Amino acid sequence: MQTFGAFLVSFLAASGMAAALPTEGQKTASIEVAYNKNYVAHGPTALFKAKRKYGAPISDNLRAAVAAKHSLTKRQTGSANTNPSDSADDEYITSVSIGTPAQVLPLDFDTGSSDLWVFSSETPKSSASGHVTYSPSKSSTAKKLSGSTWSIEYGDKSSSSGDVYTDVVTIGGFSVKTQAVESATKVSTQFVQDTVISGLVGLGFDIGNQVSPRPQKTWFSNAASSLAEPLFTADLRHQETGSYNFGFIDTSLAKGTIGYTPADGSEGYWGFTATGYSVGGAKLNRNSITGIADTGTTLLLLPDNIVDAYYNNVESAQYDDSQEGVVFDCDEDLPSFSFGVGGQTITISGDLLNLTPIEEGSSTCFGGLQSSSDIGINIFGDVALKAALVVFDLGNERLGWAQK
Ligand SMILES: Cc1noc(C)c1CN(C)Cc1cc2n(n1)CCN(c1cc(N)ncn1)C2
Repeated sequence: MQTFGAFLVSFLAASGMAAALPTEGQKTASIEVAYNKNYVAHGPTALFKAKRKYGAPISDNLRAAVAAKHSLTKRQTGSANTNPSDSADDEYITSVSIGTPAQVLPLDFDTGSSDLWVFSSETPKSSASGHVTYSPSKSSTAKKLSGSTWSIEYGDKSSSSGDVYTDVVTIGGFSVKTQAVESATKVSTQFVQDTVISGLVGLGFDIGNQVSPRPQKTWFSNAASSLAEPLFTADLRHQETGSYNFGFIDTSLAKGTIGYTPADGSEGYWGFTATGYSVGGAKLNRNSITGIADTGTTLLLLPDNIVDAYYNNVESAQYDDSQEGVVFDCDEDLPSFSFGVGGQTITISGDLLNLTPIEEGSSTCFGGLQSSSDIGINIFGDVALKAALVVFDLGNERLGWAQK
């Protein structure tokens, strides 16, 4: 008959947790038990388990509460198509329903920020011209979050700000009943001119939310505890329809195995470290690259030494001051670029690294790989994400990458 200590040690060893085995005659053992801060507790379930363990009576109400949580909600998932906004795959547009009756807006899903904001009936008419807008006054489920405001500035110095409502927000068939919807009373020129999108859905970590005085949760954070699994995937494609899936992984979207690596959400982004890179199919080197997986950034932005190593293989490549980036002859055959992550190699084909002619009809093209030196952070934006199925796994605080 095992003592409880010996059972505990063998159970933890079997479950892969650290445990110090007691030496002969020693009567104690110490263990490190990891705390999963993403675990979402459910009171009635904890009570149900305790009563069941010690044979206490369980009321019908308690049974119903536990059933409601674990039977109806755990199968929930969502799946939404996403489309490139233009011929350069500058950004990706996904339809989102807000309010009752539903008001459908084209939004940009952004794993590099954490605010859901929209052009609205409160956006100056001159700025909102050409945009689909959200009108809280036309939604029976909209409620003003009184006293709350928001203001955000992005890496490209674009910005927006305003006040806050809560309303039902449905993405890919999955509804969050009380989502903070940040209504824009001010938007910068970049957004005014970009009439194909009416705002953003931030899919970064809650710590990055810009609502004051009380920061709000992202749509995904609100959804996570009711999804079958607390994760979402991004399948962005070049000039074709891709998808954002919530609560499940459709492995058929990928050719390769999904490799996982720890995600660092401390800055609000999905931070990770690639283990090396190579140009043109050569063997990966071991020069690690720490950066973020960012669906809201168009380009792959890496350190100068890597950018130079790549473009040294492109005969006509040169830095163009007016374009603020490397350009080359559009008819050049570009080499591929590969990076290692989670034990897998993700290879971005040369085609994906030719973003677009610098202007309509030009024979000079703009590179999808550019320098991150003036940003201070490396960004695996859409150019890199298009080569992979990417799993944003909040529950396990990790990122999964699989070649497409
Ligand atoms: C982008 C973009 N590229 O070509 C066009 C057109 C656009 C859209 N357009 C100019 C307007 C715009 C500006 C931004 N966005 N959309 C999306 C959010 N932004 C981010 C997100 C983030 N994670 N990191 C940095 N900025 C800045």
